[in-house]
Amino acid sequence: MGGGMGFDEMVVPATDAGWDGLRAILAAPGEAVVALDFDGTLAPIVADPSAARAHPGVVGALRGLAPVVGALVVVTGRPAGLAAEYGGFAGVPGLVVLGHYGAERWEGGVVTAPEVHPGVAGVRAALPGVLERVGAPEGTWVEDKGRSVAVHTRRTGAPEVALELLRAPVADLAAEYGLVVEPGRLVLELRPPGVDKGAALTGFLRERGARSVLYAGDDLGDVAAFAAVEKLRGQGLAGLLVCAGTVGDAPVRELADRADLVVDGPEGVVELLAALGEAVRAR
Ligand SMILES: O=P(O)(O)OC[C@H]1O[C@H](O[C@H]2O[C@H](CO)[C@@H](O)[C@H](O)[C@H]2O)[C@H](O)[C@@H](O)[C@@H]1O
Repeated sequence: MGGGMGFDEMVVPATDAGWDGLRAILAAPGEAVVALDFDGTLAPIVADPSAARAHPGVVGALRGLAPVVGALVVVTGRPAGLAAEYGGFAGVPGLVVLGHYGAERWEGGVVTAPEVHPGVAGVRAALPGVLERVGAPEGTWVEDKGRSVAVHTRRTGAPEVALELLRAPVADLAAEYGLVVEPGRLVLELRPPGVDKGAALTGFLRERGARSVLYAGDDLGDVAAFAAVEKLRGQGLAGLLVCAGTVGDAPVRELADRADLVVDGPEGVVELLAALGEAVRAR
């Protein structure tokens, strides 16, 4: 994408369903929802999760879309308020963040959330001992997310090997405390069951009475949202599924295979969103 191309050359879905989704969004943008993952989709992947920030073009592109589409929503595994802060989303009128895979909602600067699952405290206390017992390599890092706990291996010497070493003991620990494991890009998150990005997205689309959706994601957590859009297509909703593949850190194969459009990471997502805004305004 990019390089001064026109919208019609830039945005070419690989599937009929994707074309249906794109045409529906362009024909009735006021009934469309643009739904976006955060890390890897709007924010480049970095070694330190607390250093992740939205690509500098994100807020401008979203501000261009906000007045012309039905709704903008970010669906993320991050705490909702943190994603809003790292994304600069307070500067985008009407944008909603569904955080913790849909357990939290940020809207107009206010976060709403249920009680923290009691198992999180147990996992938080037990995890250091488990990591020591199984010989987690140097660089293994625990992100305390408040209502979940994530074990990252990106900063170890052999991140994929470390992830495999930790997969079973982390799963056992999660089960012991009534949590589930959410795997992602070099991360295993222990989180409460009962929500996922598919349920979160479906609920939001219903709430807004959407007739079409563009969903963009890059990670395993986004597979549930892709599956939800595929299911809703069978019920009359039009959908365009976008995989934000990245150079040097492979996109999730399953997501790329199911996508109608693959773009080049957050840079490609920004180009897509900016071009979509221009195309809608030009019609
Ligand atoms: O649903 P998302 O918005 O994609 O969030 C998923 C997880 O993203 C973060 O981890 C990932 O990004 C980090 C920063 O680039 C990177 O260092 C890490 O390897 C990735 O897995 C975040 O830290 C997690 O809490 C999110 O659940």
